[in-house]
Amino acid sequence: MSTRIPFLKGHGTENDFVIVPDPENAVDLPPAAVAALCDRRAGIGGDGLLHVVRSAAHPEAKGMAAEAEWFMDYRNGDGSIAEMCGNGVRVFARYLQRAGHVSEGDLAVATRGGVKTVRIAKDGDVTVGMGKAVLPEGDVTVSVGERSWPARNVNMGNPHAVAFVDDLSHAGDLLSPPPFSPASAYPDGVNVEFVVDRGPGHVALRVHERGAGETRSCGTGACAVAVATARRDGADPTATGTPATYTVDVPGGTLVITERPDGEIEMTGPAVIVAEGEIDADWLDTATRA
Ligand SMILES: N[C@H](CCC[C@H](N)C(=O)O)C(=O)O
Repeated sequence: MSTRIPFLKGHGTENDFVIVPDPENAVDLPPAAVAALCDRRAGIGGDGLLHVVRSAAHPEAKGMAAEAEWFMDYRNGDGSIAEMCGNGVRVFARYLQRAGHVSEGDLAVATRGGVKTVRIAKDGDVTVGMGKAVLPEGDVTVSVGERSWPARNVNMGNPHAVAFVDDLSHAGDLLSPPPFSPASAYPDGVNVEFVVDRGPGHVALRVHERGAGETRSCGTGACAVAVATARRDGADPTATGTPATYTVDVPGGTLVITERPDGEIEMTGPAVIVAEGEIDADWLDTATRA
């Protein structure tokens, strides 16, 4: 009988992930294997994959092992690697709680974007300390069809271009990455968010994610949108000394983002484990070589 590899399926505001628990980093997951697992027809299906590894067992996380026992080895659904995934960290924490590795309360998670603090609340929501945004200088333009918009360049460990639009339908079908200029702005690609206002401290977005396409939610994207909106509204907490909180409606639900005067950003939202099962290792080997 073929070797079986355990997996779970989970989501945060319908940004969904294949979760592969692998404490000793023994499962080989090259990009083709990740893409096969995330394939929504021939595989399990997911916007991305959360490889759950002890930090001490992964060369990219060894240096964080003293601070965070677990490393979120995040991969996009196309197999590419991204520095950070905000919805993913919440689902990762929910898995650790379900597996009995952590209980309610605070924990630290190692990521390629550094160690993130996570708080699992009794009411089920999960809050992540997302760190500080970096806002590189330089004008960026995003286009869809005949329309173009100036976009705010925000880095949350991963790159984002935030465009404020009159109607979310103006983002079009988002079946391909929206063109941006200058091309040099994002040499490794970018996540593009389109934003409309819903009221004071309340916005809604659609997103085309690098390495995944249009998703129902993007945690780092919601943070980038909150940061860009605060600057647009003259409510930059690092200038006003007053925290700025935005409710961000995403197609898959709602996230609440607070940026503090010191620039630290917290994101709160749900995290759900949907199912668990086993991957057939022979299938994965064949799919990886296809
Ligand atoms: N596609 C993103 C990574 C996942 C981000 C998103 N799923 C989130 O919740 O932050 C990138 O390549 O930077």
